[in-house]
Amino acid sequence: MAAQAGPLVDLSIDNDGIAILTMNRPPVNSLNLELLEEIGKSLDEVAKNKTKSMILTSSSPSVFSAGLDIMEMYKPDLKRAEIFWTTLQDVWIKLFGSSYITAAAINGHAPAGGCLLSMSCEYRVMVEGKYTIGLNETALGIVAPTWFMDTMCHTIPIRQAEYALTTARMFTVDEALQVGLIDESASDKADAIDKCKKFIRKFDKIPSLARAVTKQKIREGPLVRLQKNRQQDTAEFLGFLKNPKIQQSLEMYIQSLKQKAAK
Ligand SMILES: CCCC/C=C/CC(=O)SCCNC(=O)CCNC(=O)[C@H](O)C(C)(C)COP(=O)(O)OP(=O)(O)OC[C@H]1O[C@@H](n2cnc3c(N)ncnc32)[C@H](O)[C@@H]1OP(=O)(O)O
Repeated sequence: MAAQAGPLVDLSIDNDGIAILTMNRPPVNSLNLELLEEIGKSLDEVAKNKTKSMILTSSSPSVFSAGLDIMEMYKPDLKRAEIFWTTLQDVWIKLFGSSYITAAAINGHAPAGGCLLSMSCEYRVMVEGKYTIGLNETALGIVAPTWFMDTMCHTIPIRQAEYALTTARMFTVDEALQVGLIDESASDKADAIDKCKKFIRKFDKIPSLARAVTKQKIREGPLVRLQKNRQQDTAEFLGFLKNPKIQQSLEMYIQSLKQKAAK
């Protein structure tokens, strides 16, 4: 993968006071430890500045995020892998449990961890095109953690979530719209951001404390479940990584990605 030039995320505040958090790890915004740390810091920044809302997007022309960086899981240094996983848990807790309004302008593919980040927001607008979104972990021979599943069950009906998770279903934009995995489609990134802003403006007349507490209460179940089981969740992740069959599946998947990229 190409070396990183420039910051891994850009955090700007627009004239309406809305924070725009742009992931910037070419070529595909795969979530490695460093990118996750920067996303986490930006989420802290948004919370600290009491910004009323945030839009999550990507600087790539065709990929929102390719999900977890597979190289963090393939034959890893286990100490780093542990820090990687707890940082991912932190990012999810901060984003899913945030009190400010969140929306995702999904300007490209959003598999696995990319889908998770967008589902952790309150509203999703995806750019039309040959892009797909979903939790495809089973196709890699791995099992999505419970909190990934909880986040999907919080977004689409549980029957649809079970079917999508077990079959590693990647939804087209139209299919995602139909099942409610995204809320709107958009013609391009600017349109997606405009539509996210329109969603955010719906709260102009809603008292912000009542909105925030309602959001946090409705999201409490999945959050408490992870918070109570963080150590066990991390131990399970490290256990997966130590399993030779999982490592073999990851190796085959990496090969298939490399072959596809070389074509
Ligand atoms: C064990 C407990 C559970 C753990 C949970 C895991 C959740 C996850 O997030 S696992 C990651 C799942 N992600 C994927 O399956 C996505 C794989 N990537 C793709 O499908 C495609 O790359 C794309 C649709 C996102 C974009 O396609 P595009 O044609 O634009 O780019 P490519 O030519 O495929 O890729 C360019 C370059 O990037 C490398 N790469 C792609 N995805 C990843 C990734 N997730 N991690 C690391 N590297 C990735 C790809 O190999 C290419 O690299 P080279 O240029 O070096 O060949």
